[in-house]
Amino acid sequence: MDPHARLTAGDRLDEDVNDAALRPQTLADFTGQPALRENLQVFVQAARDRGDAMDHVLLFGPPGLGKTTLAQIVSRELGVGFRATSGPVLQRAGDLAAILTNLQPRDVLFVDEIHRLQPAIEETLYPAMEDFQLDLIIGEGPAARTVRIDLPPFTLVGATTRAGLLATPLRDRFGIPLRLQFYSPEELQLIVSRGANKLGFVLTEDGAREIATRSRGTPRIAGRLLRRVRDFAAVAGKPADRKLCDDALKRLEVDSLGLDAMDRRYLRRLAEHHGGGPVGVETLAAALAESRDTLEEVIEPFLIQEGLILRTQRGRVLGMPGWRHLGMTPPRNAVASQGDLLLDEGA
Ligand SMILES: Nc1ncnc2c1ncn2[C@@H]1O[C@H](COP(=O)(O)OP(=O)(O)OP(=O)(O)O)[C@@H](O)[C@H]1O
Ligand SMILES: [Mg+2]
Repeated sequence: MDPHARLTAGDRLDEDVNDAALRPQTLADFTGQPALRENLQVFVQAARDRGDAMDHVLLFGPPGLGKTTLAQIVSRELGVGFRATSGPVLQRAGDLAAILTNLQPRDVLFVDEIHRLQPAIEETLYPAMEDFQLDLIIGEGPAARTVRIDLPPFTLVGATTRAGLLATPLRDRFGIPLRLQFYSPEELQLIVSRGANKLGFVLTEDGAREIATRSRGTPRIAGRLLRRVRDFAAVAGKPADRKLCDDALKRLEVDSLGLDAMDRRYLRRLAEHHGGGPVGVETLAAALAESRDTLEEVIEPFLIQEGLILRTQRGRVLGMPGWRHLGMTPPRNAVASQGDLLLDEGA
C-alpha cells in the first residue's frame, strides 16, 4: 500500500479491491440515498416495461459514496450487460468507437471520471448519446470520408466527482442526473453492521455506531475502518464493542469526528498560519504538499458539509465548529466570527 495513502480519504486505495465482498448487489440491498434510490427504481422499472434502453444517467458526488456500485446495480436491475471504461483510459476516438460498436442493445456503458474525457472523444459521444449514431472518419488526406454507423440503443452511466467540470453540452445529454450525498451515521451504522455479518465477526451495536460516526459520511471509509477493527478484534480475541472500536480508531489516528491527520493539518494550517482565513486553495495546497484537486475532491467536501470550513469568494475560511474542534478560540478579527461571509455558490 502507498505509505502516504490515507485510511480515511474517500478515494481508492489498492486494498479496496477487497471491497467486492461488501458491495451491495441490488437496489434493495443498497442502503442510504433514499430519494436517488426511489427515482432510479422508477426509471429502471419503466425502461424494463417498455423494453427500451434506459435514459443516460450521470452520477456525481465525492469519492467512495457508491457511484460505481450504483452503475453496476443499474445494469443488473435492467438485466443487461455492463461495460466499463474511464475518461483517462480513452485516448483516441477509435477506442470509444470500438467499445460502442460492440455493445448489445440496452447495455449499460459505464464511463468513470467522465470529466476527464479528451475533447475529441467527447464530441464523438454527443451523437452517440443523442441519436445512437457514430460518425467515423475513414482514411486520411483528400481520400478521407465520414461514414455514419448506427449503434444499438444503450445507456451511458457517467460518474464524476466534479460535475462542475463537465461541459454543458455533455451534462445536458444526461436525462437522469443524480447527486450522491454523504451518508448519515444511522445509514452507515446499518452498512457496517451488515458488513460485519458478511465478514463473519461480532460487532456490537454501539461498536457499529462508533465506526459509523467516524467514517466521514462515506461507505468506502466505513468498510476500510471495519476491516481494521476486525483485525484488532481478532488479535484481542474479543467481540468488537464500543471500547474496542474506539481504541482501534484512536490507534489509527481517526478522531471523534472521523478526521485523520491530514484533515487536522488542513484545519490547523488555516487556524495557525492564516488566522482562520480567508486563504486561497492554491496556497493551502502548496503548504500541505497536496494537489489542489485532492483538496477540492477528497478533503474539503466533508469539512464543508460539517461546517468546519467554508468556501468563500475570497478563499477558505475556518468555521466556528472548526475552531471548536481544534480547541482554539478564533482571534477577534477572524472572518468566521464576523458572520459576513459571501458563499461562493458556483464552487
Ligand atoms: N450504499 C452502500 N451500502 C453499502 N456499501 C456501499 C454503499 N455505497 C458504497 N458502498 C461501498 O463503498 C465502497 C465504495 O463504493 P464505490 O466504489 O461505488 O464508490 P464511488 O462513488 O464509485 O467512488 P469513486 O469516486 O472513488 O469511484 C464499495 O466497497 C461499496 O461496497
Ligand atoms: Mg467509482
